[in-house]
Amino acid sequence: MNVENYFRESLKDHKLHLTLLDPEEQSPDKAVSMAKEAVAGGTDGIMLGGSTTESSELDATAKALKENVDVPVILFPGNITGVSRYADAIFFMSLLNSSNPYWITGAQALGAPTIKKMGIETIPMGYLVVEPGGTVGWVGDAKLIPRAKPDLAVAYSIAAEFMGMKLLYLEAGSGAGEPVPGEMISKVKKTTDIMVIVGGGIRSGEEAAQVAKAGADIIVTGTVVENCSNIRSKISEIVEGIKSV
Ligand SMILES: CC(C)=CCC/C(C)=C/CC/C(C)=C/CC/C(C)=C/COP(=O)(O)OP(=O)(O)O
Ligand SMILES: O=P(O)(O)OC[C@@H](O)CO
Ligand SMILES: [Mg+2]
Repeated sequence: MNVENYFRESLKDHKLHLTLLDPEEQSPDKAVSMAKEAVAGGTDGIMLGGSTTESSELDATAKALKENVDVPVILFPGNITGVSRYADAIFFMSLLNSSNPYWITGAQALGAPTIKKMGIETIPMGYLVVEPGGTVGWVGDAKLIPRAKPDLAVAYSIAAEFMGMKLLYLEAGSGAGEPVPGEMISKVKKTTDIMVIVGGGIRSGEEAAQVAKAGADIIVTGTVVENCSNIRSKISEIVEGIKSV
């Protein structure tokens, strides 16, 4: 099935959890064993990406995951190097609040011909970086959305919807001290019909539940898996949090 439809169909029943793996952080075999644990814990898909990705590493990891794991593998590109033919889909993302046109339409134009040849599914996504923003905010020249200004996020979200984007990703930055504020998520969700993904700084079932309760449709965790001795139980804690709301 097409990944966007898989999201839509699943959302009729439950909110989704995606596990972010960085292909640079471990071998393809290790990524497969981590992903299998995450699936056993209840994750609904694997996102693959990092702020500095090398294409051959990405290919090897995407291929291994696709052959060995039963949930969709979705690319989360940090640049034009974040593209691989072995994934099920790519978040075709534009960093809407960047001050550098490269991250809004430049990387997209440079990557598009290759992606078209590969024939993988593209999911148009608005990417909004909220304070503190982490590496992504710095690399992406983001004019960070202040945590206390949910209306700015709402304005970008309405614009994303009007531009035809199917998903809006509210990003606090990998490893952020706190997730995106609940008030921001709920205002965005109330004002738009777009599917809302939230990530950055979510480490516990309780935090995941708060983000889900605020209205996030899809909740992403990355760092928590990198630093965890029992991936299955951590992911199942987070998934239970999400499903408890
Ligand atoms: C559509 C195409 C081909 C490219 C889009 C390129 C864009 C818009 C990128 C946005 C800016 C950016 C640098 C995003 C990175 C997103 C990402 C993969 C984050 C994961 O980052 P980590 O590597 O986990 O960060 P740390 O190094 O801080 O852990
Ligand atoms: O690593 P964490 O903090 O879980 O963040 C996930 C994702 O939103 C980063 O792009
Ligand atoms: Mg990382």
